[in-house]
Amino acid sequence: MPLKIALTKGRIEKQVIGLLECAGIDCTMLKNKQRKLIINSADGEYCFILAKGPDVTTYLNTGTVDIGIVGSDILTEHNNEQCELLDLQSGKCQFVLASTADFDFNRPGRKVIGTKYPLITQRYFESLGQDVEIVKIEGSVELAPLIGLADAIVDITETGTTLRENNLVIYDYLDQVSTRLVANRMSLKQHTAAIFEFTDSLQQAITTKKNVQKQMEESK
Ligand SMILES: Nc1ncnc2c1ncn2[C@@H]1O[C@H](COP(=O)(O)OP(=O)(O)OP(=O)(O)O)[C@@H](O)[C@H]1O
Ligand SMILES: O=P(O)(O)OC[C@H]1O[C@H](OP(=O)(O)OP(=O)(O)O)[C@H](O)[C@@H]1O
Repeated sequence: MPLKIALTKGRIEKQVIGLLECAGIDCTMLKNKQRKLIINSADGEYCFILAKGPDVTTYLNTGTVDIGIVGSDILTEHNNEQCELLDLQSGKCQFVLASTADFDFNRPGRKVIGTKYPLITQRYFESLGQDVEIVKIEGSVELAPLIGLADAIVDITETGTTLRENNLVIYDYLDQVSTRLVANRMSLKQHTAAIFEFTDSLQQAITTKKNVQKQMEESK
């Protein structure tokens, strides 16, 4: 039986394929998947299931898959109950509080915050002792303060381009985010050797990539 791996499709999938190849896993079928959502590796050892991040946590919690590859933003927002094995050191970005340059955070009154991450936002403002109204948004979160839906946003940023191009500024930095490898607790007991073999090969690939990057920087 192959190990069932739920892989977050989109940005994470693209970055992780490079790492899987570096770990010696043939990803030809994954790269040529077109609209297929379930893909077996050429050696038959792994079955990749392409899903949205929040659904990866659902598959993990229900034991539908053995392993999940998903952003730490999603794991935190969905209260991960499973076993985090490895930080894949990719998909790096950071949560920020942002708004228009003229916004006065000290003004009295209850603020409205737009976000894809209501739980993380609630915890952040609770830690500041502030009561805010949170509006859940599904994407293009940067629109919220621009069109009058919210006073500010809590969202992730990587390069800062989206904020900059929409004239938004950062008021605070929250948690850092990266892609994580997570195992279902029961699967970890049943398939310990296979899961640790997979984890070790990815750890080695991360180290190799880091060394290559370091050598390239030194030779500049
Ligand atoms: N700008 C970014 N830079 C780096 N990593 C990011 C960035 N945005 C998101 N991520 C990471 O990638 C994960 C998946 O994001 P991605 O944008 O591919 O999917 P999504 O948020 O479901 O958006 P879409 O609906 O456009 O597919 C996020 O959960 C986060 O961990
Ligand atoms: O700092 P940057 O490099 O510009 O990246 C930040 C953007 O990336 C994410 O959006 P995504 O591309 O996932 O699109 P979305 O708005 O549909 O969520 C995030 O929500 C920001 O909008």
